[in-house]
Amino acid sequence: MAVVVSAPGKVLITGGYLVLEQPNIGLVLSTSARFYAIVKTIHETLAPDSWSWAWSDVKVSSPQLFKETNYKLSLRDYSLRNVAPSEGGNPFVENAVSMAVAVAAARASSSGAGSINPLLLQGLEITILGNNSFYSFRKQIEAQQLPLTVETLTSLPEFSAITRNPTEVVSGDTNVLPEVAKTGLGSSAAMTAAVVAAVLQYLSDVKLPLHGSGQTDTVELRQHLDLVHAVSQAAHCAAQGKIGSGFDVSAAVYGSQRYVRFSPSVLASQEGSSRQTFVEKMRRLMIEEWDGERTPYGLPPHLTLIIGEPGYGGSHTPSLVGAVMKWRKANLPERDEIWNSLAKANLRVEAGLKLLNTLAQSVGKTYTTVLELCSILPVDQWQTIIDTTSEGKAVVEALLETRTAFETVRGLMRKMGEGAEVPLEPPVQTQLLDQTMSMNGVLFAGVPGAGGFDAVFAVTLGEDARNRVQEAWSSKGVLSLPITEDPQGVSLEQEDPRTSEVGSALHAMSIN
Ligand SMILES: Nc1ncnc2c1ncn2[C@@H]1O[C@H](COP(=O)(O)OP(=O)(O)O)[C@@H](O)[C@H]1O
Ligand SMILES: C[C@@](O)(CCOP(=O)(O)OP(=O)(O)O)CC(=O)O
Repeated sequence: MAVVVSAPGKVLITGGYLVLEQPNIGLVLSTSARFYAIVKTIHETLAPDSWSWAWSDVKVSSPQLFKETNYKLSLRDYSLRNVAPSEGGNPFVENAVSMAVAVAAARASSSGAGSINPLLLQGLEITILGNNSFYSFRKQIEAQQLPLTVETLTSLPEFSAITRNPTEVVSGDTNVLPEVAKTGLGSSAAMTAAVVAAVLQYLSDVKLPLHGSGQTDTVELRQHLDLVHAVSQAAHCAAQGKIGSGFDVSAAVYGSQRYVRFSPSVLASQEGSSRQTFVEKMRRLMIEEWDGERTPYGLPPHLTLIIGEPGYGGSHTPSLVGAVMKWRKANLPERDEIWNSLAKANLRVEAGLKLLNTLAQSVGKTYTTVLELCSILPVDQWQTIIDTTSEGKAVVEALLETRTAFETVRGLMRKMGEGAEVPLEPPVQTQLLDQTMSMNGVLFAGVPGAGGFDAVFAVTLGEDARNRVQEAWSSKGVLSLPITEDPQGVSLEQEDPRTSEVGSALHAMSIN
């Protein structure tokens, strides 16, 4: 029986850079763009002497990259050996598999469930699929002279083949692998979390929630997600060779949230030269105390997320982070002032959205009516719709406060970018965002995460306003992605997502 698991991509709507330092917050939304990992056995039957074998088979397939990698997995220390190393592997998947297998083995032995080796000896076949929205299809669309619209994107077959970007270099990689053209939704984090969770679900007693089931939060579920998070975060850091803030992995595991980072020291025991074996390190990881904070935090009802790919080629996040952190480290009072004001403005955005959520619960009908009315009016007329009730007034004020706080965030990010001499909100993006924010029904719009030339996003008052933004962006060559917020993190899926997409691989080849 195959195990199918999915994990979402993310959009950091506020908190870029500041979230690298505790206790600053990041507001991260998980999206309906998901990575899937499908795990099944390779050998249905085993030779009678298989119990004495020291290695089992692992096959990793990435159909979108036309890539299949075969490994041998050591049953002694759970290391993976690439059978054809010259063809290169995928460090995110390799770390995810080794670590998840070692953790499953440790869990099975400590719970008395018995060895997982018989299951491992049947081999692991892992298929990885990423939703199209993780990748840019702009070049193919332009080459085929198709309209740059969401309809064109939705007409592409699911899990289309990915274009490699021949000019980009994977930072720190001496093999200079070509990178894929991506949209910035955090493919490595979603992929790592999906693989870790699928392997743990397949080999151990970890039970993930079913996608869309609305399963309630239980202590057991939380413990299982915490384990998936710890292993995914360790695997992601090991593959990247650095410890970032971790909001992307956290969103891939737990979904939309208010995030405060963990201390890098949590992962110190995983690093290099210590004399612990890999299995000992994994045992240590399982009992590590994570000191970050995470609160589920979706968009309030009727607020809708839209993400666009403006086609400016994207930015290199590590270079932006390097420049901003260098600027920050000088500890000059005027810089501290910008940094601290940004932290406050981020909290104001959070508080505004939280208040809207509360009002949606407490005065639901008024909340919906006010949003509907505001969605067709320019912002400077929102106040005019206030009826005599204080409830309606509270909703309008919360909307305006959230918008103003977000404008403050944008202004301070631009200031920080000027200081650090990096384009966090370059003028072309400013123009696009200002135009978007001046449209009826747009609450706010920004450049997510690290900023730069990557994607843009907007939060609108309902679907109609979202559609209007989509049309306006399309007329400017900004490609809206056919995705929205999906607050659920890593989950079990009922079936292989390709089952309803017969022939998608053939189509996938035709667009490239
Ligand atoms: N569909 C896929 N199958 C296998 N590997 C993939 C797939 N999509 C992306 N990857 C790999 O995921 C990694 C993306 O990592 P990275 O460049 O850090 O992107 P991101 O910023 O989106 O996390 C790359 O190694 C890339 O080759
Ligand atoms: C700067 C940051 O705080 C946010 C970067 O967010 P992005 O969403 O831009 O990330 P990438 O997908 O890696 O480009 C760095 C961090 O928190 O690790």
